[in-house]
Parts: sequence; C-alpha cells; structure tokens
Amino acid sequence: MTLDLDLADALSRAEGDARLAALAALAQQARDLIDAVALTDVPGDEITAVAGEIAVLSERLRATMRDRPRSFQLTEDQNTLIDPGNAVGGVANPHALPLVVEVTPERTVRADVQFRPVHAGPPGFVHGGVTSMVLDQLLGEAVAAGHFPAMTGTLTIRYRRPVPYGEPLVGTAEYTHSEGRKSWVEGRIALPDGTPLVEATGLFITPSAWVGLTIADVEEATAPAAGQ
Ligand SMILES: CCCCC/C=C\C/C=C\C/C=C\C/C=C\CCCC(=O)SCCNC(=O)CCNC(=O)[C@H](O)C(C)(C)COP(=O)(O)OP(=O)(O)OC[C@H]1O[C@@H](n2cnc3c(N)ncnc32)[C@H](O)[C@@H]1OP(=O)(O)O
Repeated sequence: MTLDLDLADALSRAEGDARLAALAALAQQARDLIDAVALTDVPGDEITAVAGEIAVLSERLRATMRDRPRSFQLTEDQNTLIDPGNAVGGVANPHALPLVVEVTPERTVRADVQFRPVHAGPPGFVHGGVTSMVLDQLLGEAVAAGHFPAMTGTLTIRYRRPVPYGEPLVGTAEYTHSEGRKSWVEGRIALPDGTPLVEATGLFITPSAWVGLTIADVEEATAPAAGQ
C-alpha cells in the first residue's frame, strides 16, 4: 500500500510526545485566552494593554514557523495515529474544542462534548455551523473506524433542539454500510440521557488513492525497518 505523499511527509516530521504535550498546553492556554476575549468586560485601556502584550507573544511564536499545519502523526510508541492539528479535535490546534474520540469495541465512536460561550449562535445557544462541524468530524472518524478513511461528500443535518453551551453532552456516530467507495454514516449530539439535539447522516467517499488504506497500513509503512 502506498501512502499519500503529504501524509508520509507529515509523519516523517512527527513531534515527540513531550513536545506535543507542550504544544497541547499552549493550545489550551490559547483557548482560555479566546474565551476570556469573548467575555471580558475590563476597561478599554486594559483591553488595549492586553492586545499589545498578546502581539508580543504572537511575534515570539512566529520566530520559527511551519509551512503548513500539523497533520496525522504516530505517537512515539508507534501505536496510535493522532491528528494534533485537526480543526475540530486536534489537541495542538486552539481552534479545536478539542474532542477526545473513543472507538468502542463495536467500532462506533463516542466523545464527550462541551461547547463554550465562544461557540454562540442564536442567543443562549450554540451555532448550528459549530455543531455540524463536530458531527462532520465524528462521522469521518466513524467511517475510518468502521471501514476506510474517507472524505465527506454530503452531510445532512437535522437540528431537533437548540444546543446549550456549558453543559456536558455526548457525541456518537456509527458507520452503517458501503457501496464501492461510498460509505454511509450516522451520528448525533445528545443530552447525557440520550435525548438527541442534532442528528446527522453523511455520505463519505473514499478517494481512489485511499482505497484499502487503514491505520494499520499507516503504522506498517512508517514502522522502523528491522535492526534499526
Ligand atoms: C492521505 C491519506 C490519509 C489516510 C489517513 C489514514 C488514516 C486516517 C485515520 C483516520 C481519519 C479520521 C478521521 C477523519 C477526520 C475528519 C473527517 C473530516 C471530513 C472532512 O471534512 S473532508 C473535507 C470536506 N470534503 C471534501 O473536501 C471533499 C471534496 N471532494 C472530493 O475530494 C471529491 O469530490 C470526492 C473524493 C468526494 C469524490 O471524488 P471522486 O473523484 O472520488 O468521485 P467520483 O466522481 O469518482 O464519484 C464516485 C461516486 O460518488 C458519487 N459522488 C461524488 N461526489 C459526491 C458527493 N459530494 N456527494 C454524493 N455523492 C457523490 C458519484 O456520483 C459517484 O457515484 P456512482 O459511482 O454511483 O456514480
């Protein structure tokens, strides 16, 4: 099985666990900052002073930059494929919630989800684009867990009830079936008692170059050669 060149490149530049932990801590500080910016009510001169300090910190981080965002990489023990730069789930991406997605023994996926005021849409509730973004990710992971990795072709969302922020919710998704390179998946964001708030169905398409590619193939292709 040949690997997509971008993926092979990203894996070859994988970061060690300690550096990844530092990046995750930085990303969490950035999320805390975003939340504070969204809700702050400090006086105007304090806002201006803080903006100046943030500009200095951004400049320090820009001292050495990548030419593209982080992508898939294997953990140092080579056992787990993670996506630290993912916009929805990536621990090293401050844009991500983040989302810790577990694969169940039945090859479905599950994640605890808690939205924040920064995700606001209609007054007091979460933006529908944000919940659909989370469902796109969960459905994508469910396809990968139950079948082959695939890209979203069509995503259909049914908003059943407004979604609160600041409350523990549960996201789940499961692969249902495939026809050739097309795979169907379903998912939902629900209250802890199972009451669905947002439901999604997706038709995901495995690009020809990815057919048959699984996480095991990625691990095999990136494992050190014997004797190394
Ligand atoms: C680099 C390797 C990576 C491998 C990684 C390994 C492991 C990864 C592990 C885990 C991954 C975990 C999670 C994934 C993470 C997140 C999920 C994020 C999901 C996204 O956020 S992803 C971004 C949004 N997504 C796009 O950016 C897609 C842009 N688009 C395209 O890249 C192409 O458009 C594509 C590939 C979709 C199809 O291209 P194509 O050339 O393969 O398709 P083709 O024309 O051959 O059609 C074949 C049959 O599909 C039907 N068909 C085609 N398109 C359709 C559509 N849109 N809706 C319904 N049906 C459609 C045709 O009607 C025909 O049907 P029929 O056979 O019946 O005639």
